[in-house]
Amino acid sequence: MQQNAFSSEPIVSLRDVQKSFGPLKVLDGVSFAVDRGEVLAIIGRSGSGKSTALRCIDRFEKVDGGEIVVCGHRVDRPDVNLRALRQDVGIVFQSYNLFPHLTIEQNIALAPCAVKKMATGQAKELARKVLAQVGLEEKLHAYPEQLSGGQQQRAAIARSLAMQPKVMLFDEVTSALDPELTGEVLKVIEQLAADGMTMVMVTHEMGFAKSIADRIVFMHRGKVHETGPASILTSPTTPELIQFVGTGNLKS
Ligand SMILES: Nc1ncnc2c1ncn2[C@@H]1O[C@H](COP(=O)(O)OP(=O)(O)OP(=O)(O)O)[C@@H](O)[C@H]1O
Repeated sequence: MQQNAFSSEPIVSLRDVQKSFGPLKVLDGVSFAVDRGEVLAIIGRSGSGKSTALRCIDRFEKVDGGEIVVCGHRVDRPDVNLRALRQDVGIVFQSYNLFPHLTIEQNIALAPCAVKKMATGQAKELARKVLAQVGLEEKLHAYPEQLSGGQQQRAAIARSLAMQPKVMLFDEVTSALDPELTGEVLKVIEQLAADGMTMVMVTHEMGFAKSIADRIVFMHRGKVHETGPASILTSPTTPELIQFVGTGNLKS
């Protein structure tokens, strides 16, 4: 298990976070926390602010108000050390964003060499290790276009893991995949959870959220509307969550 100076503090904490895009209030007092080794799933209707909340954690979006602390970094402050923050936080998006002209090994070794100044040999060794973790060791020298969508997404996860993050963020990572490729990516995330990785995921895969998440945050119109253990998906209490899980979102 990884150590840091804030081991008794949550790894991620949002307090009363506010965010607007022009006149549109997208986050209206969002608060939640994620402890070390915890898996938190953010669910909710399209447009409820899930991705924005996730993007604020890694400061892809600046907040208008409230407090965000991630691995000890005050993300809401203008003087946050972005380089240090991004070393602690791995983020994987729906689109894989692998460089098409680089092999999978080169894609993975790039950031450890450029950001962490790791020696090439060591970075290659690391690439092999993280690819083995996602079951793709044999694709080391392949180019992204030679991989299926599911394999590319697993390579993108491996690339994040190579930076040895303290927390991983997943933003609807299976949404662009055909159903038959979704399972292989979810399996990798499941294994990471079993290995104790702290994770925050925005997902539409309700069955998966139910099986893997320690806690669920249900967002509705920019607010955390209901939160609790995964069991809230089987016994929701608010009409909004009842309606949400009752509209075919809950697969199992
Ligand atoms: N950069 C932006 N500029 C303007 N509006 C934005 C921007 N990003 C998001 N929004 C708007 O903010 C609202 C919340 O978007 P967000 O992507 O956080 O929702 P979401 O719950 O993740 O939705 P989905 O499940 O469809 O991805 C939406 O109305 C969206 O159009």
